[in-house]
Amino acid sequence: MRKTIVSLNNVQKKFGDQVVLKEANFNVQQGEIVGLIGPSGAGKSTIIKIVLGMEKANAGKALVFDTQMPNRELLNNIGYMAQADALYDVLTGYENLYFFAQMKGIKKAVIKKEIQHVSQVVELTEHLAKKVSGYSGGMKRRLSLAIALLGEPDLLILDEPTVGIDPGLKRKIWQELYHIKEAGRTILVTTHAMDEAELTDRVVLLLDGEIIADESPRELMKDYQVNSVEAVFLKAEGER
Ligand SMILES: Nc1ncnc2c1ncn2[C@@H]1O[C@H](COP(=O)(O)OP(=O)(O)OP(=O)(O)O)[C@@H](O)[C@H]1O
Repeated sequence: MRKTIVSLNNVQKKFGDQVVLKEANFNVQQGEIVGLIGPSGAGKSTIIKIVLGMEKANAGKALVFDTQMPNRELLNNIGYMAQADALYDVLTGYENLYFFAQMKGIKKAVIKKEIQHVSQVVELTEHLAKKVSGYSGGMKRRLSLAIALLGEPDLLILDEPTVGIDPGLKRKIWQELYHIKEAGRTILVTTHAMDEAELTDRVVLLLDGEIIADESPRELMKDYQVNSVEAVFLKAEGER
């Protein structure tokens, strides 16, 4: 049986009086790409932050590798790309990658090779010597993704990784995500791009703080009797 890498059990979250998550339950198994989708404000980032231990649930619990986060040691084995870029503007792209590689405890002997690989995936190799203050928004997203990929973590948590990224490069990034999956590593990704949701193994659809579907894109389309995840999304919203 495959290992459960992420599990959410009856997770509830309120901000003041606002109930953001009513009772969220889902698992991510080893080697899966799971897409967390839902309209803006549905609670996707909140789920991710609870999984990572950056926000505390009001009830229920979230486990990663069977452990409650935050856990410093486990963080080294999780590649997290947040929605807002957290980069050092005064440093170059290369210096940012080097800094985060060191933070993750990647051995000095392999840091250069790792940086080379992740920079190629996001097509930033030629821009590594530039200061990040001179990067465009899309370049910053790509650098953040490259940082998340460093060190071949067993779990990748990517919050809107391809916003502002051109279609050609998007495809290349998805090819890399498939390589990662084939290597038995696991990915939890949030997205607004419905064409991307169709590339995942399983879609967790979040609406008004509730998970209203958790199945493969194909099953989801069959259940809703439509032929795209976008149409599922629109139909589900219309039915509320
Ligand atoms: N720290 C916070 N304090 C108060 N309210 C918050 C906080 N973080 C999130 N919220 C609220 O919780 C709700 C869910 O936010 P969240 O960022 O999880 O949504 P999302 O699905 O990721 O949205 P988007 O797709 O726009 O990123 C929103 O109404 C947001 O305003």
